Amino acid sequence: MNVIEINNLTKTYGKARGISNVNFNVEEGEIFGFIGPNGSGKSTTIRTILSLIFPTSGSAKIFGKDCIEFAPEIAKEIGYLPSEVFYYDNMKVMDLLKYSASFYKKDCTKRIIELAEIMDLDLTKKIDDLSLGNKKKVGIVQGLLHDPKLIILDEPTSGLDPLMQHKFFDLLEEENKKGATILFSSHILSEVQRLCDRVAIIKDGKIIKVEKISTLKDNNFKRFKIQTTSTVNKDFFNIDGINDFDVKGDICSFLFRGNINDVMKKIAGIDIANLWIGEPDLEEIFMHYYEKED
Ligand SMILES: Nc1ncnc2c1ncn2[C@@H]1O[C@H](COP(=O)(O)OP(=O)(O)OP(=O)(O)O)[C@@H](O)[C@H]1O
Repeated sequence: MNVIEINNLTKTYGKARGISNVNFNVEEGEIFGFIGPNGSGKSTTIRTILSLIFPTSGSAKIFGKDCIEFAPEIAKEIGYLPSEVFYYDNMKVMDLLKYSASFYKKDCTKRIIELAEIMDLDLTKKIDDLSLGNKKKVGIVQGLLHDPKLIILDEPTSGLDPLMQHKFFDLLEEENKKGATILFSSHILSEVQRLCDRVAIIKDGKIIKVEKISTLKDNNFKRFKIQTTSTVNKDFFNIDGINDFDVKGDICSFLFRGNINDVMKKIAGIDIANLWIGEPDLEEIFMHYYEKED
């Protein structure tokens, strides 16, 4: 079953581009990554499916229901962490969270305390006195306190230190194991790579790829770094599939996708001092291939 279904969703801001004909589905139980550079349209897509803004055309369904018509009903089952969080600064953390919990018809106090403990958040502090990272933690607890069926996170890790990011990812994996579906938007591929099953890549307001993370990684991409005893130029490696060719001193490096034997035969024809062949991370794959396949 699809928890999120997005059909030709378009949003323009006056004449400015927002998103154009966005289509993708998120299946029940998935951790789905939504990746793209700044300004590509992630927040616009998320805000539109949450009915915080209205689409110019197209539609979206959440839990099989139209996201505008059933917005209040749907909202009860969603935990949303916006990319920027704003609060009434004068409130204490616990008071704010209890206020948020009052929108749901269940007692969330126990869960608030549990989540605050996991995220190392002091519930007695005033919001005003919190650092940016601690304000983000308030947003995380706020988004998860009612055990939502669908968790939508818009750039959730900005402001969190690496240890907290780790705890937060563990927490998300736990929620997912309990049955929650997660839509995770980010411009950082490595965190999507760590957490997600599938990913939609958005660029300039358009979806350019929806793919399993495992397929993206298994696509036979290799990063070559070769130390040579004499200078090698790009023309020497005149093979299809070479990208991002670079020579610095006696080291040449490139990304390659294709039959690895083609490169090895070329390398056999030169005198080398050292050779490294590694797996590029998704960031590199995305930068040098998918952006160009647009
Ligand atoms: N309220 C608005 N008025 C006019 N243009 C807007 C508005 N909000 C977003 N845009 C434009 O829509 C496009 C998509 O922006 P959006 O914020 O959705 O991108 P994003 O992928 O979430 O980026 P970021 O990671 O920087 O938040 C951008 O060109 C942006 O300038």
